[in-house]
Amino acid sequence: MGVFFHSSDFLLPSSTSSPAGHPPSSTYALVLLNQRLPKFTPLLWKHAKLRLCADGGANRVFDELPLLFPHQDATDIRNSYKPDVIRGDMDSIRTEVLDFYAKQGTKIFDESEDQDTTDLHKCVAYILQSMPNQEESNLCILVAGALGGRFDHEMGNINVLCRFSSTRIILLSDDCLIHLLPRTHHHEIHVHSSVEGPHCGLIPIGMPSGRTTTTGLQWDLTDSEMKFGGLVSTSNIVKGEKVTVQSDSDLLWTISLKGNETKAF
Ligand SMILES: Nc1ncnc2c1ncn2[C@@H]1O[C@H](COP(=O)(O)OP(=O)(O)OP(=O)(O)O)[C@@H](O)[C@H]1O
Ligand SMILES: Cc1ncc(C[n+]2csc(CCO)c2C)c(N)n1
Repeated sequence: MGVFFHSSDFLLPSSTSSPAGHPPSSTYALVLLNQRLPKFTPLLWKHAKLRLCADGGANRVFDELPLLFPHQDATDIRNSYKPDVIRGDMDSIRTEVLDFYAKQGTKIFDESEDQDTTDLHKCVAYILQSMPNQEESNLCILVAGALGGRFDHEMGNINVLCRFSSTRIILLSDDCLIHLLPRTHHHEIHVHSSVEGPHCGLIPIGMPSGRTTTTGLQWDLTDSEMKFGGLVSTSNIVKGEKVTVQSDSDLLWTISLKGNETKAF
């Protein structure tokens, strides 16, 4: 069985060449959702080759990106952070925002006739159509603003991981990231302790997982069963730079992101 390598290189200030033993770096596409933008959005933007807003995500880019640069002129920031595509059912984007980006040359796709798939789903489908050689390019889709807020939206976003299980998709908030570990591969996760960890979790999705084995965690699993109503691995801790996971079923991997801890006094 092949090994998938995972590394949150996109959270590091500049893309460094991949260390020995790690895969070549990914080609990133960024999807911005209609949720408070993470503080590191400008970094993700810089790493991405293609930037899309899911419907009301365009309002967030328009309203919130300038706030991340308080000493710069808001219009200058809006002019330099122009999404390539806005796609969705267009019930949340404001008219002034749509007009602003349409004038800037952003491609707008109104998919209001489809009320069965989410705006994130529509954006991921667009990326896969427009980057057909994604396997060679090692495509990785970063989704900003995917967690926190409405629970139905969060579950819809997680369902997109399952619907596009052969595509690397990472859901992000200020506090954590989530991605799928498909059962078709063994997984080696490189942990950048300057930006992520130590809290992490491994969660079966859709069905119980019969056997999971890990290394590199404080509470490692050894051929363990996980299921809702039984054991799921939450509040686990990464011990070092490398975690390995093998399982007979798809799992969600989640790890905390640093820089947003609030201390209780
Ligand atoms: N509170 C949230 N938490 C997580 N993801 C969100 C949240 N709000 C929006 N999203 C994501 O952003 C996308 C675009 O949001 P938008 O508000 O435009 O969606 P929508 O289809 O109008 O939602 P709804 O009609 O259910 O309110 C959604 O498809 C979803 O993926
Ligand atoms: C069983 C079922 N539940 C909910 C919806 C509603 N829905 C799901 S995705 C979507 C688009 C949101 O932009 C909407 C309205 C549906 N169609 N079918």
